[in-house]
Order: sequence, then C-alpha cells, then structure tokens
Amino acid sequence: MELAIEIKNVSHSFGEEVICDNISIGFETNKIYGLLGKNGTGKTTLINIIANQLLCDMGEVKIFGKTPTEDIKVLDGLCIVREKEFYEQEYKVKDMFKSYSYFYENYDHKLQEKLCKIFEINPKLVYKKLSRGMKTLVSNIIGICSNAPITIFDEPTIGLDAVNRQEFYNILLDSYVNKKRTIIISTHLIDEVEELLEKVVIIKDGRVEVDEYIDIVKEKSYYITGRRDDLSKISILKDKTPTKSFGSNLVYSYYGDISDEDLELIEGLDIDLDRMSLQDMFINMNKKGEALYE
Ligand SMILES: Nc1ncnc2c1ncn2[C@@H]1O[C@H](COP(=O)(O)OP(=O)(O)OP(=O)(O)O)[C@@H](O)[C@H]1O
Repeated sequence: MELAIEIKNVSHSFGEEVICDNISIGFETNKIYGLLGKNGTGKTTLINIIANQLLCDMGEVKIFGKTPTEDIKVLDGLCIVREKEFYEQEYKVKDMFKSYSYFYENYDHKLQEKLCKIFEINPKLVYKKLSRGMKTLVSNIIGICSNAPITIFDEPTIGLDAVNRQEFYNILLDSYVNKKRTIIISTHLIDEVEELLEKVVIIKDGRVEVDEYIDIVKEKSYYITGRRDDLSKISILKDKTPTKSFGSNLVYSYYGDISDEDLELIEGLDIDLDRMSLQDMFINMNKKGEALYE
C-alpha cells in the first residue's frame, strides 16, 4: 500500500484552542476519500497543513514519502481546490485557466473546454463578474483538469445548484476512472458524496474518529430498535443514550462491531437490526443532544 500523504502525529492549536490533537492518517494512492467533520472541526486547517500553507506545532506530513522541507517539489503534485482561492479577480476566466494550467504537468486543456460548455461558463468573462456558483465551478474545473496526483476539494459544492452538484460529482468520477489519483473531498454534505467514496476519514474533537473503507463503515453502522427491557440485555448498548424513543420502544444508533453473544440475543429477542446511512451515522456520532429549553 503506497501512501500519497502520510500525516504523522500532527498537533496544532490556535491560541488555547486545540484543533488537531495528535492526528495520524495515511491517504493511499489512487483512492477517493471523504474527509468529514462538523463545522469548525479543523478540516481546512488540516488541508492547510498538508499543503504546507500552515506549519503545524508538532508532527510531520510526507507527500509521496518526503516532507516539503526535504523536497519542495513534492508540493507540485498537489492541487487544492477551494472557494477562497487567491484568484486574480480582474482576469478573464480563460486567462485564469491558462495561468493555473502551468502549475500542473498533466493539465487537460481539452477537458477544460468541454467542461466550460457543460457548465455554461463563458471563458471570455471577467472572473469577478461570475456568480458565486460559477466561481466554484471554475475552481472545480481547474481541480479536475489538473490531473494532479493528489487533488483536494475543500467544500466543492458551495453555491452550486442541485443539477450542477450532481453533474460535478459524475464528471469527477469519470475523470478519476479515466486517470486514477488520490482525491480527497472535504465536506459535510455526506449524502451527495457517499456513492463516490472509497474511504472515509471522520474528524471529531481534533482527533481521527473513523479512518476506514466505506463498505466497512456501512457494515458497522446500525440502528437497533426494540423494547427497553430487551435492549437492556445487549452489552454494546450499556451506558449508551438512545437516539429516539416511542412508547416503550427505543432506537439506538450504534457504530462498531457486535459480539456473537449480542447477535444471538438480538436474534432471540424481538429486536430489529437495520443499516444506518453514512449521513445518519455521522449525525448521530456528532449529536450533542442537549435540551433547548429547561
Ligand atoms: N487563522 C486562524 N486563527 C485562529 N483560529 C482559526 C484560524 N483558522 C481556523 N481557526 C479556528 O480553527 C477551527 C477549525 O477551523 P477550520 O476552518 O479548520 O474548520 P473546518 O472543519 O474546515 O470548518 P468548516 O466545515 O466550517 O469549513 C475553528 O474554530 C476556527 O475558528
């Protein structure tokens, strides 16, 4: 297993606030990752550290086996796509494409033309006159056409309508199938990326909560429903708070393995075991569950 990015024991704080707390992740080559986390969990901070745009307090990041200090050229293999890029606002879109294309040795100009037609972007327009969604599309087109060995999309569908969101992900997948590379999509809109992802990394409270193949994540995500007294016999639910209750029935959301003893009990008792979607798993994992009113 070759690693495109190796994050080793990275910690970073802004003032007193710990954002990354000893994070270690290996992003493999030629896989599509979802980097998931609630607002403010540090996804962008981590991306900035990967891109060497922010120096972490501790730990190190290797790109294809080397830190940027060892070889600054490793950063050439990286394309970061985000809304707040430092684009020259007065440039025409076509000039922007041209200047960005120089950074990427495998930039696909033909695909760029096709994508402009599909997304109805007029390359002759001045960038600052584009709508918010169109600006996002320009960034995404650069990201797709870069063919960079590592492409990171930070919230790539901000401002896009439902049609363009779907179209963007379809095109991204086609492009990936045509040329395999490491793609990381940082988002909290999980439903729309679920089908695309091969691996999922979930960040919570500055730590890596999940780093797993999506099929395994799905296999380990359950809703467990039954009567309160039956469910009290299931050991994995001890000390857990139910997600919902209706009458004498409770629903628990559970992520993890289920022991054979618990499975036997579940089969023997009147308990339902249902799969939980990635989105629901993410929401339940991050739920605070505090009452709004006393
Ligand atoms: N330059 C900075 N100085 C101080 N605090 C910062 C700075 N950049 C980010 N933060 C703080 O670090 C935390 C993580 O921010 P970050 O932008 O990395 O989160 P995120 O997971 O990308 O969030 P979102 O999903 O909302 O974009 C936030 O509390 C944010 O206020």
